Amino acid sequence: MDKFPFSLTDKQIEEGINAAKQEALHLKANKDILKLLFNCIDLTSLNTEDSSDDIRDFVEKVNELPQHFDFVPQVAAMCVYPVFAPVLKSGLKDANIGRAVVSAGFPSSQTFLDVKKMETQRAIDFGANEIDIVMSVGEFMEGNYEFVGEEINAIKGVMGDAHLKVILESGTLPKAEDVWTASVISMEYGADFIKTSTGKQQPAATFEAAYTMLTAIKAYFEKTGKKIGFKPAGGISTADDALVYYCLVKQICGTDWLNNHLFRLGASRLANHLISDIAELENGFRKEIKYF
Ligand SMILES: O=C[C@H](O)COP(=O)(O)O
Repeated sequence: MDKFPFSLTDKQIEEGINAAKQEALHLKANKDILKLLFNCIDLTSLNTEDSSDDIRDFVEKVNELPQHFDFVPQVAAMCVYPVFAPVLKSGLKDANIGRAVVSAGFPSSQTFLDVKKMETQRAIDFGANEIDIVMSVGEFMEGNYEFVGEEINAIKGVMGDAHLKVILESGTLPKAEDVWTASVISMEYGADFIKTSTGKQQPAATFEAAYTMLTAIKAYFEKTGKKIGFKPAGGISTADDALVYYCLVKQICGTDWLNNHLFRLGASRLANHLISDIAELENGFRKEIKYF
């Protein structure tokens, strides 16, 4: 951790967030930015009651999105439970849409490493090309950083070229310094993205965690030249919130990060709101669209 000393203050975080909120207010009517946000969505369904048929219907909606709403781009990825990896693989017509699955004992991560690896391997074999895992939060809080990192690295080791997103479950971490340390460990041991939350625990994504994680991503880039992506997830349902994350990414990491290779929004409800917002800006009147 010596290479990446934590030096953020609460004041810095608060001021950065306030600046992002101010800027976000001016971007609400910018349909190009709302479209970019839509293109950064990891469209998520992580319900206990999801079935293959549900996910097939969900995939079909994504396939048919351009016919229904030609004014929005495609989402970045779909994100589902691992058992539905084959449904994404066989159903998604656009190969550019990521096939993301949560894995490795999601959402608690409380299982054996060989099970985590096997689950991940199986999901990849069945067509997933993005894997979202939760770091072992309990071990992290005990200070067992090497254990946490090596687990991430071992899972990454079975993934081939697939992208790894490591979820910090930032709402469970008491201090900004913990969020920083978890970010650095995840990046050092193989994360392609760091992600705030599972969406299964409160608080989920927060601007405070985002500020710290993005600052860690920037510090990591300055030291190593590697660009790690950022994914806030959990509880993000409005353009207003998504825009604040967009502004934080821009403010801290810069415009290079403002695309779906380095910025994702994990969300189950945001897409409908953004479609409605963009339609309003296109047509001049408001209609709530519930497509997904
Ligand atoms: O990874 C994505 C989250 O689970 C989505 O959470 P959400 O349902 O609150 O949008």
